Amino acid sequence: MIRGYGRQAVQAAEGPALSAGRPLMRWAAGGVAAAVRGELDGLGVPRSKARVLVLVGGGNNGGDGLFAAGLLAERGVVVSALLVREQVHADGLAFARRHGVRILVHAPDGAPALREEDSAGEAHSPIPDGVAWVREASLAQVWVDAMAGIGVRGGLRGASAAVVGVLDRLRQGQVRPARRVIAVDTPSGLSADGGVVSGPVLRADRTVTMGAMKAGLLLPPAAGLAGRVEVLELGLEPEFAAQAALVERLEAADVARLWPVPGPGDHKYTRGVLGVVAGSGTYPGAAVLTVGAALRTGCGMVRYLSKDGAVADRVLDHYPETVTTPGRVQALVLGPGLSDERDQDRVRERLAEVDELADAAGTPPPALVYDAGALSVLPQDPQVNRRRRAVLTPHAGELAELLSARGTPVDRARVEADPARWVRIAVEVTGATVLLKGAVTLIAGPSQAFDGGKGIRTGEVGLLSQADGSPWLATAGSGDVLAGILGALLATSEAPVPLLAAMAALVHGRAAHWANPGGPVTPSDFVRALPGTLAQVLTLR
Ligand SMILES: NC(=O)C1=CN([C@@H]2O[C@H](COP(=O)(O)OP(=O)(O)OC[C@H]3O[C@@H](n4cnc5c(N)ncnc54)[C@H](OP(=O)(O)O)[C@@H]3O)[C@@H](O)[C@H]2O)[C@H](O)CC1
Ligand SMILES: [K+]
Repeated sequence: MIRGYGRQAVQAAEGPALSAGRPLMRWAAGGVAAAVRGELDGLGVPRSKARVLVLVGGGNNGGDGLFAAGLLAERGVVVSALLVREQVHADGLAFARRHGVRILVHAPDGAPALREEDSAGEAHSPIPDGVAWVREASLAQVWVDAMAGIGVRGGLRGASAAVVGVLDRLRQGQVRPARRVIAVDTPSGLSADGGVVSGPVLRADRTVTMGAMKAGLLLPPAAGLAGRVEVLELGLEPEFAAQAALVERLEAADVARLWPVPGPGDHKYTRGVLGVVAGSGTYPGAAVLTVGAALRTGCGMVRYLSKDGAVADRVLDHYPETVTTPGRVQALVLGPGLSDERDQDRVRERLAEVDELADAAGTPPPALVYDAGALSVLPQDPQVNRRRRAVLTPHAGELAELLSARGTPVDRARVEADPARWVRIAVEVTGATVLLKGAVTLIAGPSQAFDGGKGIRTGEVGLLSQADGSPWLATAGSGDVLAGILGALLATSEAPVPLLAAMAALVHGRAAHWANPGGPVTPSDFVRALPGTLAQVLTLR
């Protein structure tokens, strides 16, 4: 389980250690220097030819960068430090100078013109705009972004923003076999508290974040600018454990421990029965994908309940184990491949039938997955949806449509600019758990502390972020598969719905990856890959 923390929690966790004199900054700098050396090695750059540019801000983030610069210079790397503030971390600057780091001082008027310091630290007259530092940037194989970390306020502005603009142009313009950008703690300009991007950001290939994961690095769209994120342990785990996280991310080992694995006493009914109302004359394949995904995720039985004989035949051709007679279900998937008014009436009819059966048997109404065409038949009353375990699986456009239809006007672009905000609003408006599909899938739900045993404490936050897929997953039918996986889990497990939704998202992404690592994949491929993927995940129990 990865927990993402905001600025306040980080400062609260770091405070006592800093007061106790623990050299956190030195440790942080050591981690950054090691990451830079790793990138140089990865690029095959010999020490003798290695050049690094460190962008240094006026706070402790810049301090991390300056100490890292000194550590690299000590090991023979040619390091320049571009100070984007007149005042920088004094000890860090002294350390960097002492180890031969070349200091480039930013002109006070904020333009990217610079003054070059001589060895005595005396600043020369301003050198022509864009010469020394841009030349150094063009020669360096690694740029280290230490302009701002969790102390940033709002979007990057002033000299830092100007430097990002120049580097972006340099990056685009210059054909260079390889250059890597390493962000210190966070890419400068990103907030630790959220995923909104409100100014220029130097996209990183790798982020070394200190002490614990920052929430902003788990939340889109910011998460897309951080590259590969690694947490540099600073020995603060107990301090962070006492802090409230803003977002959580399940890992495969968590899914393994939470997965409803059948026991010797189980039979098809105790393993959970899932009903599927999906597929139509227009999109019969959606039914096949959803049923197939549910069967291969491993529930006790799948009832295909759409009374469309032709589609039912197609499903049975692929999955003869599908049951097509009505009967009680513990969960129901509504909507994949349904698109028009007639379909929506059929959803309402099927839903009424399964509720009646549950009522007659005195059992709770089935949990519900509302996908695609069924989103518009979600009951208006949030209390109704809150009472039954309901989860919606929209993409950003469907979420915008759903909220606008319920009196909260918003468009797709605004949802995509701050998805964490809008997925939470959707939970308030609908009363259901909401899984918002995207490159990073967000799940928000009624926060409900859950102890899954085996050390899994989750749910208090009410927001989960899963990034297990790849762009290859963005293909027609992918959502049908996810709905099937999620439905099977809801039919089989009593764990909180947000957790099951995050588990489904993780398995969905991993199955797509394992179906064809790094290459194109069809939803049918990843349906086939589900059993193997699950078996592989379950080895982590
Ligand atoms: N405390 C420690 O020993 C450790 C801290 N870690 C590192 O420190 C940072 C947090 O450092 P902090 O000094 O609180 O703030 P930052 O350095 O992150 O940011 C302040 C600088 O950023 C500039 N700033 C702020 N907002 C903007 C903006 N919108 N645009 C441009 N620049 C901005 C600010 O400039 P001002 O002019 O506003 O003063 C400062 O220059 C943390 O992230 C870690 O990297 C260690 O990792 C652990 C030990
Ligand atoms: K930074």
